[in-house]
Amino acid sequence: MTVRATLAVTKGHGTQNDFVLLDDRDGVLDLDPGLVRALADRRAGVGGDGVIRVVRSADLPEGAAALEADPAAEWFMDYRNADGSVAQMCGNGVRVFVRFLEQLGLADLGGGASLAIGTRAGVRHVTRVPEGYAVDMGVWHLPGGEAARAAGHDAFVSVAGLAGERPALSVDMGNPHTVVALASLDELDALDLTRAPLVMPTPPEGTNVELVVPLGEETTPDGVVGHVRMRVHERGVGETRSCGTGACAAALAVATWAGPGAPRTWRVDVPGGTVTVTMLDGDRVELAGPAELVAHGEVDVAALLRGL
Ligand SMILES: N[C@@H](CCC[C@H](N)C(=O)O)C(=O)O
Repeated sequence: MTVRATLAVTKGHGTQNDFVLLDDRDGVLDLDPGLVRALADRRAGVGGDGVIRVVRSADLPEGAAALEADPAAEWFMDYRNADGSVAQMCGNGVRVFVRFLEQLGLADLGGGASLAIGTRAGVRHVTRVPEGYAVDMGVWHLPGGEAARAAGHDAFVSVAGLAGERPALSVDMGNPHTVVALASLDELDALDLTRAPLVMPTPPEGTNVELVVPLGEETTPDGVVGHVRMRVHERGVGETRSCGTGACAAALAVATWAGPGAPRTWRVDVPGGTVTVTMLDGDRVELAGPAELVAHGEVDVAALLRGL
């Protein structure tokens, strides 16, 4: 592995969930947790909720499963949280990853093409749509099973700024989520997410916590669309301005609470914008939203690491 004197970086975001992107198409970068933390640091580094490395599936041990599932999954999204931890999946990140691949000339989604991307949660298929990209996020499930579906919850959460413990529903999107319904936008605004919510029972690998206010349904020319507003505390990061897997978990939890007849399409408003979640057949779910690349530059690695 190479320790480089300088590192080319790109800064991107999806609904203000922001990332430092690295082109490691030759698989030579030693991306250790210290380097991730330094790059993601908002004062001494570039700053981001996470770091995303473009690497060939063939160059990562985790890539073997992706290639087995879909030999077309040449590129792997190596996703790290800002604290240096590894995460299985990032819904906003995968859109920004594909935008980066297209800019690098490593992929072209023109003409309605679908691109297979390797992730630690499985292969994800991405297409271009007018607002950016749509991602088939794969099969979701409730870790609490039918009992959780029937009760509407399988955990309790307490959050600073919110009175009492609230029932919560765990949703597996390839990464873990815990969704809590609040009664009003005033409750949502009053939350203090500078500290991690307390989740009981404690999830062994941690969890992302979504606080949601269901805002009803709207009839549009395309059918009935559910509407949710959400804030999120991300595992390995803190409060972020968006979370794509979290938006899917939020819509799926609200639809589960609503029961049969709930809308299949949901507009999820987050502090950084809006994404669209669509329930597909076979317990699959699609996420659509924007992806922006806003800056390119070069990092002096020695100076970066001195700042830690
Ligand atoms: N922001 C992401 C999720 C990133 C990973 C998450 N913090 C975890 O540890 O599971 C998204 O858009 O999905």
